[in-house]
Amino acid sequence: MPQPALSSFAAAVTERTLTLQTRLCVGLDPRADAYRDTAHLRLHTLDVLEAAAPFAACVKPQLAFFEALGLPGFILLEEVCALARTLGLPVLLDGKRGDIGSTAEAYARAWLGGSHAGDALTVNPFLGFATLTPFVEAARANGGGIFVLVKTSNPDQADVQGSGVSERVAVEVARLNAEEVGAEAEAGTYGSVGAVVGATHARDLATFRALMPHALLLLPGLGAQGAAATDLAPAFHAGGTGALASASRGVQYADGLDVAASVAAAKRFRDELNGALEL
Ligand SMILES: O=C(O)c1cc(=O)[nH]c(=O)n1[C@@H]1O[C@H](COP(=O)(O)O)[C@@H](O)[C@H]1O
Repeated sequence: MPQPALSSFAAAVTERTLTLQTRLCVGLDPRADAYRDTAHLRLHTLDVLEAAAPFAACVKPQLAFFEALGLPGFILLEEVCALARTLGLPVLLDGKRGDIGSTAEAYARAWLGGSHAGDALTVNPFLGFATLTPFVEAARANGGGIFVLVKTSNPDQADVQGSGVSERVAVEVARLNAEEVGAEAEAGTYGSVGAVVGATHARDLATFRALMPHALLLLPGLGAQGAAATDLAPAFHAGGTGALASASRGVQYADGLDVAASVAAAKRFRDELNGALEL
């Protein structure tokens, strides 16, 4: 099968970014202890998704929160994906999957090509670059995307992501994208392989942007983890494409379970990001 020159996940996100002028990824981390029961959690999660969608370039359900609910969680995840598609929102599943090759193949089938498939998936390169191959192949074959953990938002990341490790992962991400888009591609052309770089590492954003010219960058940590939209401009290309700043708790639980507050928070993050880019 011929490889798409431009990942359709990246193309869909970029098109939505430009059409709606939003660089915000809305995270859904529905915590069971915030609700009376699973029915309440389900309604609120779907309400937040629908209400915040006009301000979002994509939605990022974190699989752990759905898995923790058991079978009803998997059913809700299907509903979230279906509603997102109805709303025109690309779905980025945050699973941070990674394993030896044969198991990575099963993860890739499950989340990038099987019945629960999202449009894109976060993946963990800790087991070695070759173990990313099944994810890359599934993303390319299905017009999806993967986001490789390059430098995570949490302070403890330095234990294993220090000493140039993140930079080595970034170089591999760039290599995979060059293989796909070609060495001559203009900046602003994005391949299937994105990268996770914490929004909390504002001083490193320019470096990672330059190392991975054809990667969409996912920047988690906006809001609850202390990252500010005003610091994120170096992650974007001219015209304001190439990155998605992500907020989960800061949108879903902006003020308890008040959905209007979630909408206001999403709008504020969108506006702050655009303001930082002087758009
Ligand atoms: O891949 C992610 O989304 C992610 C990467 C990272 O480096 N840090 C990080 O917090 N996340 C996820 O982002 C969500 C937390 O976002 P906040 O609630 O906005 O802090 C959780 O689902 C995390 O798993």
